[in-house]
Amino acid sequence: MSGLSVRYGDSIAVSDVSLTFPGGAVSAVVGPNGAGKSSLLLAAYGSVASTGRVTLDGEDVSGLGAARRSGRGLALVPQGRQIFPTMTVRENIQVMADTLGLPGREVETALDRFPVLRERARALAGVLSGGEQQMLAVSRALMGSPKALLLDEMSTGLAPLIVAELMDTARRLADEGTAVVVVEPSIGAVRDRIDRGYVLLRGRASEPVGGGRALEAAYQHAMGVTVAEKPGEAVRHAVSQRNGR
Ligand SMILES: Nc1ncnc2c1ncn2[C@@H]1O[C@H](COP(=O)(O)OP(=O)(O)OP(=O)(O)O)[C@@H](O)[C@H]1O
Repeated sequence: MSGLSVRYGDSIAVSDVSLTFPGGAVSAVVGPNGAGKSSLLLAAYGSVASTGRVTLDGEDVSGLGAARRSGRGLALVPQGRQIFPTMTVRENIQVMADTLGLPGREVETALDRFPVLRERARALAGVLSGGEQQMLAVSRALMGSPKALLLDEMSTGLAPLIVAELMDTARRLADEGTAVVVVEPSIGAVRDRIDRGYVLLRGRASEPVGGGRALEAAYQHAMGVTVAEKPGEAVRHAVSQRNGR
């Protein structure tokens, strides 16, 4: 995306942001609540209005709506997952297959992506655990083999083992050439599993940073906690800031 901006009335949520998410890599965008992360992803996906340019695998998709971007190979798992709670796991997947015009075998492939989905194929999606719902949302987003997968706050509220399983899937997809983008308010859960990323603060993005640890340091620096190598000092600094000293 280049020169991407999102406005809501008079307020600017994303300001002239240019980011690249290469195929074959797991990239991250980290930033605190309200930094503009969801707005950025929704703009990339075409479901909120934006200015600037979005290019997917060399094709300018800026003029296309979300459905057509999805047809070109862009997939988004939105914050909150947006599964259909009163439909079964299989029906949630079937709906996506119907929307994309995919054959029935793709439904079976999606159910097999995570063992728990096959086991719970006839359960209502609304009774699944948070982790199972996230797996359903990811599996559904992967139908049609997207070129780029955007995951908005995937790890929120999930146990570390579940996040690890989801990140294993992200890694496998990247190894197959997909551009995977994880967007998180806190880097801890994904730090050791990402290749590169950006810090987003008040709608503005950093330069690209290579590796999870370097991104964590850049994020801490940007947030005013300066000494990533000296956790004791960083904690004292953070506590004194919180106490207003
Ligand atoms: N539909 C909307 N109308 C007006 N303002 C909005 C809308 N959506 C988001 N905003 C504002 O835009 C800014 C960025 O919000 P956004 O949700 O993109 O941030 P975020 O980094 O994803 O935050 P969080 O981690 O809390 O989800 C915030 O100030 C928010 O209040």
